[in-house]
Amino acid sequence: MDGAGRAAAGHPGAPAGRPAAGRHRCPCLGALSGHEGEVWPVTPEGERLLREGLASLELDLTADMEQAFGRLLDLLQEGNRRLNLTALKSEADIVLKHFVDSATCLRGGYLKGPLRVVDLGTGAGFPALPLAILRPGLTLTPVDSIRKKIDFVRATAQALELPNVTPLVGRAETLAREPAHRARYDRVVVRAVAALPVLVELALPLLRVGGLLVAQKGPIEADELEAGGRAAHEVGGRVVDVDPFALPILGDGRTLVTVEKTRPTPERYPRREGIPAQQPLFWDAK
Ligand SMILES: C[S@@+](CC[C@H](N)C(=O)[O-])C[C@H]1O[C@@H](n2cnc3c(N)ncnc32)[C@H](O)[C@@H]1O
Repeated sequence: MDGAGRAAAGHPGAPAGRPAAGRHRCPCLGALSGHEGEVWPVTPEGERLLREGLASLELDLTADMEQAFGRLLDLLQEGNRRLNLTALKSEADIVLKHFVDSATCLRGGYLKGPLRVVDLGTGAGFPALPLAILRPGLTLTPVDSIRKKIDFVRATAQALELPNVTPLVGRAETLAREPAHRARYDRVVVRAVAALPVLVELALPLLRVGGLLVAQKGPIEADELEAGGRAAHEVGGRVVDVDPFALPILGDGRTLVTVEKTRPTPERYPRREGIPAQQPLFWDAK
């Protein structure tokens, strides 16, 4: 959408004639973020990729969402310069491989409704921050063991005025032993953290019975899936969906693996910090 189109869509501070590319001032965003004179960082090409990528997931991009993604892009690029948060630096990479890729965990409809969701190993906030923008009804707890990443996610959620995001520093193995977190969540989402047998040991203890782990993976080999299924059974669950698909626009292979928690996790799981990844259940770590 160009500037005029955005104004027609109800974006109150939109400039009528938008530059073909590059940064420009957005009074609306300045008011929203509390940063008067802040810039709107998405180029028309970035906006097109975001809109088309989300559309292929049957998601509409509202003016508010577009602003929030623009601000997120800006904060991520700025945070990257200071903190080296993510390997992806260009606008197109961030839009497609962070924003749209994060949105793919909405496939299958497992994240509908007012659910309590942990994002395990969120890093710089993925998929949690895009989910918080796209699904304001979710209550999101992004978790990571690295404090500087969680500090960034917290500051970013505040700048974007996302009240549904409560980041937490910690290791999943330890949080899952605390009464405030064990068996307390409806969903765990996870992207790019570990092999499936590791993920189920870390995630299922956090879920209530009936809750779901939604794991974003690349193409998954049969042996990892088989070990993941056995590990899921061991910690109180079963694989209920394996959904291979292509990342919108780029076509990279992805798989969304969904695991249901069917009974309480035995007390001995998760094992102590580091052990699930060092000695994965039913799986030779490679
Ligand atoms: C490769 S990054 C992926 C970050 C993000 N999910 C993404 O897709 O961009 C993996 C993250 O998981 C975190 N992590 C790994 N094991 C963890 C654990 N047991 N508990 C909490 N965080 C963990 C790491 O600190 C790291 O930030």
